Amino acid sequence: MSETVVVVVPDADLLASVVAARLVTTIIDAQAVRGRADVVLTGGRVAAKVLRAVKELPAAEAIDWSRVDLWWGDERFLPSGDPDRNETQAREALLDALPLVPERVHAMPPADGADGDDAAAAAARYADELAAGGATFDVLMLGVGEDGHVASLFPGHPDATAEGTVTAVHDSPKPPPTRISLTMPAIRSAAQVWLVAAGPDKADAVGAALGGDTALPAARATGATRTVWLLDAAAAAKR
Ligand SMILES: O=C(O)[C@H](O)[C@@H](O)[C@H](O)[C@H](O)COP(=O)(O)O
Repeated sequence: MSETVVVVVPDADLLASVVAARLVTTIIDAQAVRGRADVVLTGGRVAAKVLRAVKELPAAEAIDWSRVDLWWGDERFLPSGDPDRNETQAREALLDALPLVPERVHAMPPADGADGDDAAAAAARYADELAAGGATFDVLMLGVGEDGHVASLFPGHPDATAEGTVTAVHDSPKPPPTRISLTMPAIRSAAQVWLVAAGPDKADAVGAALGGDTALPAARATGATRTVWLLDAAAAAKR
């Protein structure tokens, strides 16, 4: 039976610290239970803030980073190293400072990779990598868009209902227009899904999703065992 928990903290800085602390202990717990941890990262401003907060936490030194697999919930389909790629931002915020095993950092393909600018082929390649990696996601983090999107699954968009595990997204309402995203079934396969949102611009979407408006991908993004909404007071104002 899956449970939903809503955690509200006063402001965005505290939110980042709280999510970072939960992430560190969740990774340590997963390694104790399974010998490894599979973590799904997200993009956006809150995500980068969380990763920077992990860097500041002494408890993060208790993690065996060589037994952590990192995956992404979505990616902006841009050339390798582009500053707007979620991968680039995560590397700058935290990953470059960690003793990770490069093969266990599963970035989604860039637009200048083996499939060139063919986003569908790149999505299929990531689906293969996911299947080969034998991952069961311990925790999957998501930012929440003002329109209620999560990852690159946008409300009312045809790609938001894709099946399988990974999909190419075209004509995204949030730039850039071409993206790669985990599908909703893949998101829902995670043991824990954490939806992280800060600021007044998120209040309507958070309120509607928590109210059960399943037209919003954020309302359907639940974890197999636990769904945790991690909000600052401004984002929680209309729930
Ligand atoms: O690639 C992206 O842009 C995302 O992964 C997207 O789903 C993001 O997480 C939300 O739009 C929230 O972003 P903010 O935290 O910047 O508002």
